[in-house]
Amino acid sequence: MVLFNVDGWDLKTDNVIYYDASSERAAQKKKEQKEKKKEQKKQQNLKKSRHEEPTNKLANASKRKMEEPTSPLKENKVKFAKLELKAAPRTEKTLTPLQQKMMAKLTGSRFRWINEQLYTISSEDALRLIQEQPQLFDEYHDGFKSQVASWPENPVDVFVEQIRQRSKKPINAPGGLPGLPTKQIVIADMGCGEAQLALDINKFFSQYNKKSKKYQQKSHVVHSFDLKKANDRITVADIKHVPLPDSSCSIVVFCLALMGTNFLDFIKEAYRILAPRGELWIAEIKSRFADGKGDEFVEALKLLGFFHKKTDNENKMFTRFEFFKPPQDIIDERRAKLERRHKFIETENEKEALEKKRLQIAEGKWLLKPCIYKRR
Ligand SMILES: C[S@@+](CC[C@H](N)C(=O)[O-])C[C@H]1O[C@@H](n2cnc3c(N)ncnc32)[C@H](O)[C@@H]1O
Repeated sequence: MVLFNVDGWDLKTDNVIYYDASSERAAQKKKEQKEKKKEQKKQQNLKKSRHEEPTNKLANASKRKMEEPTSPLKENKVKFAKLELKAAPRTEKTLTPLQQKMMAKLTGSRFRWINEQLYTISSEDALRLIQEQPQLFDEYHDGFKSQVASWPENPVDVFVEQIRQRSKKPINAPGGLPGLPTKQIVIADMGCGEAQLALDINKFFSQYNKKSKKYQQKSHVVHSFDLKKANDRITVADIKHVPLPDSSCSIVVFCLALMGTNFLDFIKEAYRILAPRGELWIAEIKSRFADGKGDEFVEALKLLGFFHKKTDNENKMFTRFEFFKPPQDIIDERRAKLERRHKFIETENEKEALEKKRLQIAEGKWLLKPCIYKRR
């Protein structure tokens, strides 16, 4: 018998669903859970996008920088105005392996970005950048340390070994370390990073003097300069101008520290603070030399008054150079020789040409290329 037969309605099923209170509750609960999950996901996305914001800023800043025209001096000011990157918070929370991987990537790209900035801005801008955002210095050095750890040799260790070997001979003797007329060894470590060189040299001389007879003991001091006072050994200074008197050092070291676009100003400062016969020690990443060998670099330093002692190309990653500041009698002798060969004017012209070229294009763009670390 047809119970309901309404015109226009045709119920073609035998399965009638009756009202069931428990299934109604279950459906309601399911709906609530779904909404809760949706809300949680929304919150997570919000958090994630907040966290990623500096990376995007960073990527955009880098992109903008690449697109910039490369006009000199004025360009640095423009660039500096764009360095808005805020230091990333250092979170020590426990992270999942995926989060750790992402964090390592982010840290790596921040390191490469800061590194690139330091090689492509002037030393004044670099000092300003680190003074305004000191955290960038720590982030840079975390990345730098992990780069150096992957190299066969740390150049700082090579310099310490030089001190160790040459201290076997008397100060100022052939093959011995250069000292001031008082026989004190005074070292300036320019762009010292965390001043590892001073730490190692102090330790070495303290042990050396303990083992040596009184007349063999050596007096030394290490001045360490960088953009941030990361520890008590460091004095904050732009190495274009350090707070030391003229002729007050016997060794000046630049260990991978010729970073600013105006790095020849650092070399001039080394000349000012070195005593006659004082030595200039430099280590630089091989890939920075436009000519692959560093000959052009050596010639430029000779034009600034240094005499070249040696180039050590043995290391795979960096080249090491030794120069010295000639005393006045050698400068006079050299000048007389050049004049005899009618070459004095020629050399003066070369010096002028170097200064002219620097004014047009900063030396950080042609004499030494920026050191760009690859993504690992
Ligand atoms: C590649 S790190 C090398 C650090 C250290 N010499 C070493 O080998 O471990 C270069 C250092 O030079 C510093 N630096 C760059 N430009 C500088 C400037 N104008 N004045 C002072 N330090 C500078 C950087 O802050 C950085 O610590």
